[in-house]
Amino acid sequence: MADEAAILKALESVSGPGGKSIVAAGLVSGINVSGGKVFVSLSGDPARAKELEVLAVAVEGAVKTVPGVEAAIVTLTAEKAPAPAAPPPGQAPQRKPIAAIEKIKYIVAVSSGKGGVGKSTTSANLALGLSALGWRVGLLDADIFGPSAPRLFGLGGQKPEVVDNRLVPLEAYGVKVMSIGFLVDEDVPMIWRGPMVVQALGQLLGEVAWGELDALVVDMPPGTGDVQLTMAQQVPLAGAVVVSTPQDLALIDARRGVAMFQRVETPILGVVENMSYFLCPHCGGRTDIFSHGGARQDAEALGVPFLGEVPLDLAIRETSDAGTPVVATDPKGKYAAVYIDLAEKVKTALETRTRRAPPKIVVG
Ligand SMILES: Nc1ncnc2c1ncn2[C@@H]1O[C@H](COP(=O)(O)OP(=O)(O)OP(=O)(O)O)[C@@H](O)[C@H]1O
Repeated sequence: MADEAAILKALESVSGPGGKSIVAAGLVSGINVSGGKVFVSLSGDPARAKELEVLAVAVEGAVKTVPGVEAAIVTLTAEKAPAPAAPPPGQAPQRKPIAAIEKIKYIVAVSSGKGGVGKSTTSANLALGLSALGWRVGLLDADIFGPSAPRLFGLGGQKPEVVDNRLVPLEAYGVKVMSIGFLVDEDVPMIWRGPMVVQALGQLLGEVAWGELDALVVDMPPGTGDVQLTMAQQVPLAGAVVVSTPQDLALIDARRGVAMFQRVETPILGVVENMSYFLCPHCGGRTDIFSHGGARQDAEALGVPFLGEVPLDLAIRETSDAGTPVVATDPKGKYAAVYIDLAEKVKTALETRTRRAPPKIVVG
């Protein structure tokens, strides 16, 4: 089987700008070997995208000369990406489906206007809650800026296998999990930004053997910039859940999140208020640390459903960080009940909505 050293050696033979090897020129930002499949990411100035595209072809050829390599996937990443062209006024951007995900009934995005509000914790427990309700569930960690599914599901350090040229998602607590974190080493700088990254994600979606699923929960990157907008456009989403904490600042961003999904005509399944209130483990007293209730009021004002409040609690943090999420490890507990209730509301919302027309599948 090929290893990273052999791939690196092969890459040294590829000349970049000025005749220098692309390795010496610092253009190679990641190498991952998974069975016979090799992923290489090249990063560079987006203004020189054409040049990088030509290099990608050369890289693919060089990687394929290494014994044991069955397939080479080269992704281009950029530090600063140009904004995608805005759609004409009053018109939703065109949805361009990119992946072979036809056996997934509902794809649900979990998003937040800003980072650190508990989007990944909510995604993981929502996926587990849907699974507890009897659904076949997958979780795609698309948070390219800080993938956390490997940690949340206790899968850190593991790599997906490749079978029949497709990545096989890892499985934890009955949920199929795929994360960009499985494919990029933690010490590789995260230069996965901009539309080129979106392209890589689309490739990843289509390259994964999800099999038949009732729901795929997509943990989106935080924010409402171009990356998120393009992803929301390109993945055929059945609906979106927006997570917010009750502070004003988080709520302003959450409103932007709702507006973003509305712009690409994705139904908003609802808003979740995370870290809504604090229950003291010693005296049982309740404190509304971040002035609880703001997300509910906002949801009402925006005319979108409010899905529930998740308390700020040490047990939720500890179990998330330990890779033992509450819904899986204490399914009868009070925290699991909060997330299962959330999952029930999401399931009902999905089932009662008319299914979005299946996407046209574009492979390659
Ligand atoms: N309800 C909660 N109670 C206590 N801790 C929580 C709760 N929700 C999330 N946390 C903790 O807050 C931290 C951030 O949560 P998480 O990683 O889910 O946020 P995120 O919005 O996905 O962040 P990022 O934008 O960095 O990806 C984690 O340590 C998590 O365990």
